Amino acid sequence: MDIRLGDNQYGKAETRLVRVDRAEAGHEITDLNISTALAGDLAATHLTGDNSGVLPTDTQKNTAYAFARDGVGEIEDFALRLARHFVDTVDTIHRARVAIEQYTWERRGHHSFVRGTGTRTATVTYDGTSATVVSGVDDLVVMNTTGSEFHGYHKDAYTTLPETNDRILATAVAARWRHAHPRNADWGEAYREATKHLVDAFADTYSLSLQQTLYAMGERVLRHRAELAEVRLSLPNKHHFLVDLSPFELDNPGEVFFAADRPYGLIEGTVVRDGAPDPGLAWW
Ligand SMILES: O=c1[nH]c(=O)c2[nH]c(=O)[nH]c2[nH]1
Repeated sequence: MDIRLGDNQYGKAETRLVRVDRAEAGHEITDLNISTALAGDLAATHLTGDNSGVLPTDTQKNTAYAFARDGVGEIEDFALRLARHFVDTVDTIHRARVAIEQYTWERRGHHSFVRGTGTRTATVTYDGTSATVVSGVDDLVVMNTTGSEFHGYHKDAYTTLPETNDRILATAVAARWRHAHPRNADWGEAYREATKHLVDAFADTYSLSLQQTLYAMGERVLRHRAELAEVRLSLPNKHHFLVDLSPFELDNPGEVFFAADRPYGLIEGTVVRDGAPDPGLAWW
């Protein structure tokens, strides 16, 4: 046969789970979007429709809800708990990846909340022997209204972009940081500190390119957080174009902008600590 089944995985994507902790002093919300992906001895279902080795995706969803009855805790721990359960209790499942997004809520009063900025993320991969943990943040929207230039770039027949010594620099940070030794980590502190360092580095860096800012952000996190091996960043350049107000006989000294939503530059890169442990399945 010259045709065969290649890599495959299956799971329940985007299970939405909200848990309310009803402490007397004040309620707390845990608001999650959970995706599970399992891999293993799954040739039979693909080749003959024999489903005896398939843990239904519906069961995977139910497991998340049932486990949440005892509390969720940090999303990294909840993902580890689910991943270990699937691999350690189902013979045919040899690898599990659990990816969780957590929408942040800030309490205002006893039982009222307002959505926070940034979505916290965790992705755990477990193969029955070891686990990798990658944490992160999405949609952390930041802007510098000055302190950003872009010039000196390569030009050819199609280049029209004017060079600038003063522009708005804005992005929605998507960052992932890999924990070097994912055991007994203080995931919550790592999240708070990593996001703080990302924002501080964005604010503090006098930018000659978003690429330069990207590196400064990743470097700042690694410099302050010895437990992290690697930071991956994906930064959309949220362009702000100065509006030409001259048809209305008005000047525009850097005050009125058109905020374009597309197309956008997408600047992506990895900042790694020398000698960091092998990533294994972390980015699988
Ligand atoms: O910071 C930037 N990097 C680029 O690569 C780029 N390209 C572009 O058109 N504007 C910008 N800005």
